[in-house]
Parts: sequence; C-alpha cells; structure tokens
Amino acid sequence: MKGSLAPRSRKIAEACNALAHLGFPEAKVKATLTRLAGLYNNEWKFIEEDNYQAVIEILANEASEEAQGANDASDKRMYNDPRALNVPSMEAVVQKYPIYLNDISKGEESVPIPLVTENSCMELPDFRYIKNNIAYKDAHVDFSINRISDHNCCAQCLGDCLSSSLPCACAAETGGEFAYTQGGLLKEEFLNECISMCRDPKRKHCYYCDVCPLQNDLKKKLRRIKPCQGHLTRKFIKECWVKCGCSKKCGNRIVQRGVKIDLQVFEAPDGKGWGLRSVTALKKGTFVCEYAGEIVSNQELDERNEERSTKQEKHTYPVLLDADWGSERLLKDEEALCLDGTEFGNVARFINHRCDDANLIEVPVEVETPDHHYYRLAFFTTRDIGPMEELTWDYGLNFDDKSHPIEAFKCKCGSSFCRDR
Ligand SMILES: C[S@@+](CC[C@H](N)C(=O)[O-])C[C@H]1O[C@@H](n2cnc3c(N)ncnc32)[C@H](O)[C@@H]1O
Repeated sequence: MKGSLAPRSRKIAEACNALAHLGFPEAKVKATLTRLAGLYNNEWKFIEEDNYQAVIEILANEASEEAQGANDASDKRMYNDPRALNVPSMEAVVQKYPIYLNDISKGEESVPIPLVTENSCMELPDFRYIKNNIAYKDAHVDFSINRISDHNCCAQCLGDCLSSSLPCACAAETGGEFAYTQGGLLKEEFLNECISMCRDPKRKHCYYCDVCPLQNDLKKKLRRIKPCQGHLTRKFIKECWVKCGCSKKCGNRIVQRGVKIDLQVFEAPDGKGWGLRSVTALKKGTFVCEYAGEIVSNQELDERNEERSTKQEKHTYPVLLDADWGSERLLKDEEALCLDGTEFGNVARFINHRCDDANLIEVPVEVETPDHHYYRLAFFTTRDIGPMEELTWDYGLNFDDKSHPIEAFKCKCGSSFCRDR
C-alpha cells in the first residue's frame, strides 16, 4: 500500500520504537535486528518475543563488552560512561532481569545453570537436582561391568575412536558408523531419521505388544484392559564407556560428559511457567542435556500418578523407556521402566512441550549397560537455534486421552501443528 512501510521496515521501526526508552542508539538496534532476522530466518515472532528480550540482551552484552575491551578510544569514551549516551549498562539490564539463582544444579553440572526472572512471585518447584539417573526400589537395572561383553566395547582402541579410519565395535549399534561428527554434533542423516520416525503420522515405526507391560498390573486387569497404544521404536546411540580402551575425551562420549552449553531457566511466554533456553546460538544436532530422574517401574509410576492426580500442580511428564520394547522378550514388571523427574530431576524438567515441530528431540543412548530396557535419554537440537530461543520438546501427549490419571494441560505451544484443538 502506498505510504505505508514494507513489513520488514515496519518491524524494524516498531522495534526501534519499543527499545528507544532503554536508550539504545537506533543504528545499533537496526544492526542487531538485521543480524537476528538473518539468524532466525526472518521469523519475527522470535525477535519480538518477551518484549524484544533477545535483542535487549545482545545489545547490552555488546555495550558491556565494548566498554570493557574496545581499544578504540572513541568507543571507550562512548561506553565508559553509559549515561553520556544513555546506553544502559549490563548491570542495569541484570537489574531488569535479575538472576534469582546462580545455579539451579548447585554445582552438579560443570557449567552453572542460572534461573532468571523479572517476576519474583514465581516459585521454584520443590525438587532435588541430580545429574544422573538413580534407581528407585525394585526397578531392575544392572550396571555390573561383567555384563559388558567384548563385542559391546572397544577394549583395543586408543585415543579418539572418531579419528580412526575404521569404526570401532561401539559403532556397530549405529549401523557401523558413529552417530557423532568430529565437531561433536549428531550426524545430520542420523538426526533426520530420528526426526522423521518420531513425526511420522502413519506410526509405521510403532511396535504394538500382545501383552503390553503398561496394562500388566492387577488393578488394570480388574478394570478393562486397553489394547496396546503402540511404542515408538527409536534409533539408539551407543557411546564408548569404561571398558573401552579409548580416552575419556573420545568423540564417541558426548552425552556422558553432561551439559556443556550455557542454559538458563527463565519465565516462559504465554503463562507456561518456567522454561529453558540457551544463551548462545546452537547448531542443529547439538547435545543439550539428558532427561534425568528416578528410574521407576511402570507399576510404581501408576501408583505415583494416582496420588498426584488429586493434586492441582504443574506436572513433570515422566518418560517411558520403551524405545526397544519390540525386540525385548516379554518384560517383567520391574523391567518395564520409566524416568520420573518430579522429585529428583535435572534441568530437563523445565523444558516445555511443543506439538510436533519442537526444536529438541529425545534420543536413547546406551552407555553403561547393553540392556535396552534401561537407557539414557538425551536431547539434541532438531535445527539451528538462535540465542535466547526457548527450547521445547514434544512430550508425545495425546490430548484426547481422557482416561489418563493426570489430566493434560491446555496446550499453549503456539505451533501450527498443535494437537490440542
Ligand atoms: C515438565 S514441566 C515444564 C516446566 C514448567 N513450565 C515449570 O514451570 O516447572 C510441565 C508443565 O509445564 C507446563 N507446560 C509445558 N508445556 C506447556 C504448553 N505447551 N502449554 C501450556 N503449559 C505447558 C504445564 O503446566 C506442564 O504441566
């Protein structure tokens, strides 16, 4: 339309306007916006999210870095006294978005995970931070080292398995190739296959049990046994471990080394409570974190769910370790396991749900036991992610299933594929 601004210029003008009161020079705002628009593929909703928080933080970081490190004398003059140019200092921004906790992991992770918020009324859920899964009561997991046979490890290897011309025994699980690149990312082909198996609407990768362990307990039998709802068969990663001869820095040991990126727990948009985001941009295939929790039998989880269903609270969503139930013999109750991060959990308990096109995917990882009824569950990015973008995963909820003991929340994921219509 004649006389009106083109959408992109309008977006830039609106952002400059919104940020003007914080005193950022218009030229700087424009430069940062142009950079972010490229990074986010012109998805302005990410740039506009939370009152331009991503833009504000980048600008404030730049201002602070320039103030500290710039050799250019005029730059120094500009930023040594932010008031002179009305540029907010990093401290001012931190005051606006104060850090409420320096490290929710309390030193468990090798990088601190701060919790930041503007809203001091938001309560932190009551849970104990654990870095690794812990077995509860009768859940059957056997970590004994004699269970790892010679073909389950690469005892003869030295140094970094990824740098050898021949894949080691541990790569056999992933079709004779390592799942990781030399740069520590999940290989594109492997990742794309995981994504398409997970998002396949025809559910051709689902295994349907004759006698489903989820319907195995007596109480359910006395009610009405539902047919098996299907279990998604997933691709596994097998990492080298203690019986392998390679070094601890071997490139086939990513998940077991824990969180390595700068994460933040923050107040997620649209009233979803807390959420998780990465401070820096992440490439597609980056390992973010594991889902850690108590390893419990499904029977135990049923009992916990019944108890929790009466309480009105935000629920964590325990994950079923059913990625390979199709190849297992009939599982005993104590072998049909899941991870429950409600009372003992890690940073993954803050990741909110997004239907279908979430930017994280969970991949089963075999580390300390060759049994596939227990494994670790690791989150990798499904695409490139911008700084300060919320991290999400698809909990796999069926929003129409009214028989589940825990009622699903009203989904506010905002995805155009949202299943909660
Ligand atoms: C695993 S927790 C995620 C962290 C949670 N937001 C918190 O504050 O602790 C799951 C809970 O977060 C909220 N939640 C997660 N994804 C959501 C979504 N897409 N829409 C609405 N609420 C969501 C629901 O209350 C759900 O019970």
